[in-house]
Amino acid sequence: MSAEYMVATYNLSKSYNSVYRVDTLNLNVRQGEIYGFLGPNGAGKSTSLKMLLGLTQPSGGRITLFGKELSQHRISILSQVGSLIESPSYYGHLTGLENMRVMKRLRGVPERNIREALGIVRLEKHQHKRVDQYSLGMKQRLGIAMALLAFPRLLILDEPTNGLDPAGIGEIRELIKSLPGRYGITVLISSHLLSEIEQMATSVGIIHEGKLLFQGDLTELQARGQSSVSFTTQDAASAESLLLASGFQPVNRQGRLHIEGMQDEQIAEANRLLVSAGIPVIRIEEHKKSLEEIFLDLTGRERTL
Ligand SMILES: Nc1ncnc2c1ncn2[C@@H]1O[C@H](COP(=O)(O)OP(=O)(O)OP(=O)(O)O)[C@@H](O)[C@H]1O
Repeated sequence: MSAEYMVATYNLSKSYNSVYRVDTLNLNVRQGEIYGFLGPNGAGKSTSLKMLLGLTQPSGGRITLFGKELSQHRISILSQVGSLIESPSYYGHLTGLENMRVMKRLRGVPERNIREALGIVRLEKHQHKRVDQYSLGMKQRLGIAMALLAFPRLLILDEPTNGLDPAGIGEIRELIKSLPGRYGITVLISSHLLSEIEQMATSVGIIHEGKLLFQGDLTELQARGQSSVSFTTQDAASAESLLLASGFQPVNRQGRLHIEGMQDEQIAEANRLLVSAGIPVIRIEEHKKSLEEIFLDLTGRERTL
């Protein structure tokens, strides 16, 4: 039924003290995607991802991974999932390589996986250094290497670039982008930054106050943003009353009258009305919303997004 999806949730919900922090979520992640799970702080991203990993019990709804019910096939499913949730766990007094060996024994994978995973995150040169001497970015990359160690079918990353500088963010972005093509790994990654997701995701899900507000690709989202048309006239006040009286809904912004979602005929009609009332029209302009504005509209103008 859901075999086409690597991850599918059905009305997935989680409440704490009877407040729903994840509310009837229906996520669909297809094979080979980089799915960006986007939302402001506190939107419910971590809680959702923890449920996918069996770390938190849902209050309602179901989860399938690889088309199988998580509640019934937990062990076999989770052996094919790699994850990095919150900060990576490691032994600071051990080297990067030693940490990888600990993980290798836990995961029961061959030694060569260590070399390969350290190569992907470009940590080979630092593998003999103690992890408590790593920079934040190196620790984060080690966390990703650990998550990759068993070369999972699905990689779940919760805000993996939090706290990194732009160069570190760029590096992680490039390595994540290479995973579906090179290793066939599907990636589900959360972030509160549109700019980050925009540059790597093939699909996005936008969550706000526990609810999924949009799911699809970015071009679809862009198409959703209604453009507005503005009229600049020599008499904004009279133009506004005339347009209002004719059934338009202009918004006066610094003397320019903006009207949303207008068809071509309506633009011509508004123009004709103004001109025939003796109000000279100086300029008619179209304003397309940027992706950023569309996100801000969706999430109630949260500053973090
Ligand atoms: N164990 C818990 N008990 C009570 N409330 C919780 C618990 N875990 C999370 N919450 C609440 O659920 C909401 C969603 O938190 P969550 O960590 O999932 O958000 P998020 O989108 O990952 O945001 P952030 O990026 O800030 O972590 C928040 O209001 C948080 O306070």
